[in-house]
Amino acid sequence: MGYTLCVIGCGTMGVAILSGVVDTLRTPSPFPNGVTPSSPSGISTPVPTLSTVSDDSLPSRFIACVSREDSVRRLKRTFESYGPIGQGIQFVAGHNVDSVRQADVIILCSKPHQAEGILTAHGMAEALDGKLLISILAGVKISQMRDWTPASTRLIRAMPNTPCKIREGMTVLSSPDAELHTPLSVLARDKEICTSIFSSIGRARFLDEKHFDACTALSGSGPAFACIFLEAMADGGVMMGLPRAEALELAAQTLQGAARMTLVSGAHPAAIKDTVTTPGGCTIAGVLILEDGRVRSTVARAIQVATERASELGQPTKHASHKHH
Ligand SMILES: NC(=O)C1=CN([C@@H]2O[C@H](COP(=O)(O)OP(=O)(O)OC[C@H]3O[C@@H](n4cnc5c(N)ncnc54)[C@H](OP(=O)(O)O)[C@@H]3O)[C@@H](O)[C@H]2O)C=CC1
Ligand SMILES: O=C(O)[C@@H]1CCC=N1
Repeated sequence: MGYTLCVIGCGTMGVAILSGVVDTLRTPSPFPNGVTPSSPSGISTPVPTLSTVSDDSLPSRFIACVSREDSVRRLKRTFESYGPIGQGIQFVAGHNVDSVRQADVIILCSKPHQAEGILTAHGMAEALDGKLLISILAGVKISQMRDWTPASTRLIRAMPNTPCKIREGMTVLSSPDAELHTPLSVLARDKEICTSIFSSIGRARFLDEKHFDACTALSGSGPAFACIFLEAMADGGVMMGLPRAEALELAAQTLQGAARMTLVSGAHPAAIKDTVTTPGGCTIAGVLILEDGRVRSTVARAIQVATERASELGQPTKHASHKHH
């Protein structure tokens, strides 16, 4: 049972996805932190559980491709602690075509500007024939991927984030509107495979591709934005004399708790804020300072600007000056 998954480009995100999926296969609890989600009013899609997907929707064999032998050695060390499944991953450098040939499903996790070269390499079209290719590249559209792949290759675009590594990821998925040559049952199966992979390592939902740049900024880049807030809260605690480690623990658990109140019980953030702000108390004093600092528009504008930047990634003309970043 199962199929072979090939990850092309096993850096930060390739590792996050692979380690999350391998961890799922080792410990198949869909809720590793013991939280069982309900169906909150404000959030329309409940987390799909593993019991809702068939056993063969998750891979049973893994190949991971990188460009340098050094990375192969580093990855082998990283996955050494992941038990027999992690130790069974085939790590290879410089053999993308051979690896894709052996795979059924491919996840492309290279840098956006590397995609065209990888997908149009000699022999790749034949290796990709009839397979499912999932791209997580920021800014690269399905129509571009279509130009670089044979018509028989089924394409799905994904935008995951780094918390996939601890199975707390958020992944947005999009499939092309219509694929004339592909039977509906095959497209449905492809969606099931994607849902299985990404819901096993967090939440996953399908959205129209037109939203992808905004999703890239909000949930793709979001862990970085959230961590700046997290660090700043801890700094405040340190300023007031708390030891650094405890300040970080308090800040992280508080952010997680507040986020989960929205996600798990459907509480609106404004309602949560209102219940905390005792009239005349200390919370409202702090809230007013945040408002004086225009924290809301600053955060929202960060998402706006990151969205605009995401739309430039993987686009040859606009991206040229950043090509080697
Ligand atoms: N970082 C994030 O939080 C997120 C990133 N993304 C997207 O994921 C993609 C990867 O980002 P990230 O993981 O941060 O990048 P990394 O630089 O960490 O990883 C890129 C990987 O690609 C490998 N690679 C480079 N060239 C080739 C090649 N020709 N063939 C095979 N492998 C190759 C590199 O190998 P080597 O190690 O040998 O150099 C490296 O392992 C990007 O497109 C980004 O837009 C999406 C969501 C979130
Ligand atoms: O910063 C980036 O371009 C990538 C995409 C989303 C998160 N990291």
